[in-house]
Amino acid sequence: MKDFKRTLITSALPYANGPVHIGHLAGVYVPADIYARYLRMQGQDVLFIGGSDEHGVPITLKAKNEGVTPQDIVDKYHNIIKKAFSDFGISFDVYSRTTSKTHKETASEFFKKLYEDGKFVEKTTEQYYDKEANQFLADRYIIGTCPKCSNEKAYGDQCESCGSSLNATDLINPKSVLSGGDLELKETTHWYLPLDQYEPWLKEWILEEHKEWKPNVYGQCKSWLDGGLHPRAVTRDLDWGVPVPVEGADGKVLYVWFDAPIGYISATKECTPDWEKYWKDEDTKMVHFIGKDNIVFHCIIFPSMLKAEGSYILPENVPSNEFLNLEGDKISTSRNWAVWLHEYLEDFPGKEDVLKYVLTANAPETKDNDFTWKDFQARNNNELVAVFGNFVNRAMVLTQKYYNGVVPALGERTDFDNEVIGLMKGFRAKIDKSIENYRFREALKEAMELARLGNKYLADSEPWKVVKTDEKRVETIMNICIQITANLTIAFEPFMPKTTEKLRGFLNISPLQWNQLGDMELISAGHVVNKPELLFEKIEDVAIQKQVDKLLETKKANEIAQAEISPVKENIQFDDFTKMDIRIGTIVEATKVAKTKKLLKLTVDTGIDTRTVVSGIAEYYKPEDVVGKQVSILVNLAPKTLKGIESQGMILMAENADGTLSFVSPDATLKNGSEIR
Ligand SMILES: Nc1ncnc2c1ncn2[C@@H]1O[C@H](COP(=O)(O)OP(=O)(O)OP(=O)(O)O)[C@@H](O)[C@H]1O
Ligand SMILES: [Zn+2]
Repeated sequence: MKDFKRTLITSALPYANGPVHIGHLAGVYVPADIYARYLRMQGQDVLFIGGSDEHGVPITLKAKNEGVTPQDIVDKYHNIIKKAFSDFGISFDVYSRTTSKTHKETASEFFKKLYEDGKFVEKTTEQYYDKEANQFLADRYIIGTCPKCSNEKAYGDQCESCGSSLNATDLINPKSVLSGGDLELKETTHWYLPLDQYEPWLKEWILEEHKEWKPNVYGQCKSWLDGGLHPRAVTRDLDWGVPVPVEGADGKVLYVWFDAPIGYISATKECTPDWEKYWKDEDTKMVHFIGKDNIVFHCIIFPSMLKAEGSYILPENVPSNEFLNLEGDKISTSRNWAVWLHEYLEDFPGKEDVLKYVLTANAPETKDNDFTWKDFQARNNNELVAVFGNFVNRAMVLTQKYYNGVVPALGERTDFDNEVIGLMKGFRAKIDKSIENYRFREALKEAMELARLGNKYLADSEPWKVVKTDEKRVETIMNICIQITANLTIAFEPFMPKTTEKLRGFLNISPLQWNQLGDMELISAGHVVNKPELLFEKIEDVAIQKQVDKLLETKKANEIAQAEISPVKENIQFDDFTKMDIRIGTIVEATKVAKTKKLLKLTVDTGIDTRTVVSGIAEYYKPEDVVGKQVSILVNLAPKTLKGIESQGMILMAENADGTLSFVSPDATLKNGSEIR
């Protein structure tokens, strides 16, 4: 393996049309952060780049729907996203945005260079135009049926159902998202990156020279390359984006996927005047952290852009993750099916590291994975509290109890001590190997094994028993426990930096270096440690139930929003309607009908009489809640006996899409017997 002098870590630019959720963290930002922290702890030269992606059609559409400007939208979400990352301790060296001045200049210059070097193909083609909205329909401005999988909601640039990349003119039954009106085809000129010309080179570079890339990444690249590449338009007829810096290109901007990855370069420029060292020196190792929907852009399109430009290095690796789902369903911003980071922090303040731990332990590294609240609770209670926290707490408390916090000396060691010390020395190589191969779950599992070993050492050595007979022996046991605890501050630092900071506070030590991991003389005898608090706390069932209930509510709201409205019934005459005698009445008494789930026996004052009605509403209304309520009642319905009770009429109920029932009541109190007509 090549020895690099420095590492440039980029993480996908989150799209600024919504806040960030657990899928973002698990897929991209937590692994990138672990990698950055791990390298920094070794004293390596690292830059970790992030920023918001603020161009593109979804943002203009959202702005239009909300009656604000695109700039308003991106300002709002950029700040929410930036804060969430900072709260979660994602240690970017810079977190920028693609509406920055530096970015506009950088993207513009990049395009110009390719344009002047003749790297683009200029083509005039017919594209869909919305006469009513007076604009061309690019990307998400147009939807239609996917020619490959028949999904009726495919976009002009992509089908989210089958993952195909499309041209708007490929869509069957295309419709404008803006007006729904007629479309016409109109000529327009754009610039294309001729990816087909890069195909032989890409095949060599990826398929031959980067066989070590993760199978999911390599496999996706291979399937794109096997399918054959085509020229791809890198400009659009839109007014939100980086203007195309070519004469006569008024009203045209760079395609968002052309400008977004250049955002990594602009952000680096904002971070250091030495930016070229990170982007143009072969001794720099560039690594892109992304989720699987971004693979083609980072492995095929952006490298082709960099290659065309000529002076940039290419990524050494693109460790893309697959997707994290939530309780069995795809995470979705538009359906509000997500655990939002800012909301998590409201409900679990101070527990950033718990979430990061769970998301890493369960990361979608090789396949899509599911986040469930039960698993979150179990990992917190059974792993963080019962193993890591328990060991640290016992080690710290016993050191206080026996020695007032003064670390005792290491005396004569038993075979068991030597065995444990030997195992401790072995951890670093294993964790190194996992992290260097982007296997962060495995690395975290190893770190946890270290805590398990501590727990086992303490449980098997039983200092609380030995102390009665052999005080010297206990000094050695406790010294070893303190050394293991100090090692935990190193092993967990890349994964749970807030926790390790707290732990260093207990131990009263400064941050240690990665290469000290395995050292069993980190803390000298005589050093005074502090009184500990609890490192983790148990998460109770009620807290989990609250989250599950919140998701159930979202699910219900989505079902209602998506429910189909039943079609209108056949026409009737007014006479048909007047046959029904519907009155306002007041419920004066209500009791549950014995041995039934659904039925209430109601006594209703109809103004005409007081009568009994049996109504199937018991699942939605309690008897005591309906007494006194004015309702609509059909009074001339032929009586019917239900469960031995004669029901004289019917209370009108409206049924919501989720099946819940609601009375049809007047909005002012009326005289009982008033007619509905
Ligand atoms: N559920 C998820 N699991 C793993 N990675 C994800 C998930 N959601 C988003 N990502 C990754 O996070 C990065 C930033 O995502 P981005 O903001 O572009 O969202 P997106 O994928 O377009 O989602 P959305 O449709 O919600 O906007 C991308 O690399 C994306 O692949
Ligand atoms: Zn499709």
